[in-house]
Amino acid sequence: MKARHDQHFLRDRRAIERIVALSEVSGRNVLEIGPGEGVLTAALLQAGAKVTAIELDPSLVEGLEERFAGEIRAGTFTLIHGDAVRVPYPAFDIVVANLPYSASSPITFRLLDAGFERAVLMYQREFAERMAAPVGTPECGRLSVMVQTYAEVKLCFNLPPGAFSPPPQVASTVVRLTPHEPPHYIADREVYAAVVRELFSHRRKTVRNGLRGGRGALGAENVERAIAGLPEEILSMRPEELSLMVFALIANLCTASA
Ligand SMILES: C[S@@+](CC[C@H](N)C(=O)[O-])C[C@H]1O[C@@H](n2cnc3c(N)ncnc32)[C@H](O)[C@@H]1O
Repeated sequence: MKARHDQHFLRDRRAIERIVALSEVSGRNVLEIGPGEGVLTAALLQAGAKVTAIELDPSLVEGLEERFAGEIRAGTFTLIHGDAVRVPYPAFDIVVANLPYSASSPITFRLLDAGFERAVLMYQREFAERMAAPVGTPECGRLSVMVQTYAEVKLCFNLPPGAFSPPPQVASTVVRLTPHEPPHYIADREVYAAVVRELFSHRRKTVRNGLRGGRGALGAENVERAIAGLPEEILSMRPEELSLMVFALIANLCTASA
């Protein structure tokens, strides 16, 4: 049975230590998403982080307020009761989370928008592998392209279901994301995101047909200008065959004043 709110609590002490070591949090502002019973929170505070956490479940919020009453008073821990897909994020340097797997995708996109110095995040293993799939291969998708445009993705280590209580039905992977500047000039990041989204929402279609299918979101005039500016070789490719450079080229052609 699927756990309510993806509640699988990490029980593997060694994994908690490894996550904290990878995060390098001493003296930094850390955002934690889904603190649950606070096992990772306690380790982050112990390592000298100032933590703000967002938790959805009111009964867990109550437990956290009791467990960390001293840290809340001291100002080293702030708890936000809310949905990490919707609430505004506080200012933070580093994000660390054992994520609710059903919300991994929207939370990852929001974190990329918010910007961070480093992210150490636990995902369902298949999701992490998709994120790291080389762009230009059949395994890549919108997630791989968007994450790899803005960050270096490192798969750090895997954990079996038995590392959690109750155990999830899937294996997990801890990923470290280190932001970098996009490798190719992007005139407008919103247009870039829209082009990647539109092309992958029709992933069996060629670039020509995918762009035409995305006229509503991208603007018919922008689409026709891009199609006129692209060589046939690119127009007849599918999104999974494109490089980051070609995604940037298409997006820049779709950008009205680029
Ligand atoms: C996989 S558990 C991790 C709990 C804890 N960090 C740990 O490692 O033991 C995911 C946590 O995220 C919380 N959660 C689920 N959906 C959420 C959302 N949309 N926003 C914030 N927290 C959420 C759950 O209540 C749960 O505490």
